[in-house]
Amino acid sequence: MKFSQVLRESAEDIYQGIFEHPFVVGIGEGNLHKEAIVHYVKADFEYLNAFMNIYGIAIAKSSTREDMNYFYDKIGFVLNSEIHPHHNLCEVAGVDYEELQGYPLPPTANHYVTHMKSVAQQGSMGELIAALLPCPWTYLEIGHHLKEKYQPTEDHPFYEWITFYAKEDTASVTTELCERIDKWAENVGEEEKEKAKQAFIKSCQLEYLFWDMAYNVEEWPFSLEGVQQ
Ligand SMILES: Cc1ncc(CN)c(N)n1
Repeated sequence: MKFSQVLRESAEDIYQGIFEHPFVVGIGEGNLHKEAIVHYVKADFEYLNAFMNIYGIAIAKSSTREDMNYFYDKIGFVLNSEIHPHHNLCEVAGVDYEELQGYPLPPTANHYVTHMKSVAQQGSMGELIAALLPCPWTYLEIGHHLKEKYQPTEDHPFYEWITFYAKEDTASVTTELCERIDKWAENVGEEEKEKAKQAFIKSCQLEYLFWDMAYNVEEWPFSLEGVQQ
């Protein structure tokens, strides 16, 4: 079995939990409350900034131009394409995208970003990819799941969001990262693979918690004034 399949199987319960999360169900049913959408976009804008930083760490760790170009290209995807689902959410919530940018990460999102950054800085390339993978992979499957279950048409409020994540070129981010981690896994021992698996599972858990954070409008309990994130 390919290593990426081992990873996916190890997180089956978390994927199912994500499909059933009220935020994800709310996207499918088209009835999310505005506060949750706004909280999600505020956190996700900063989360995706951090995600691009981590692609930058991957570039710093790369030894071939092919690898450098690969991660560079993925930064372009986040910058130029992943703004579309955010625009869809902002339209439904009736707020300007620019108004939701520059906020501190809520606790769970902060935890997720800290996890990915520390794995990226301290771990192998395989661990780095494993920590990043749940981001594109869970959304790809959410897109397919919602498309199949709700069969949204263009008048569905989250039609753009669902179809964006179910699309071929969005899928390629996951497929290519899987190919890369499978290649990496061919040349490393069990201990290295176990570390990558732990990084993957933790990111899956934090994907679930990110939805929860947005749905419950999670905030820091006290003011963050003067605190560097
Ligand atoms: C938290 C999170 N995870 C995944 C994705 C999809 N790239 C996202 N936009 N935000």
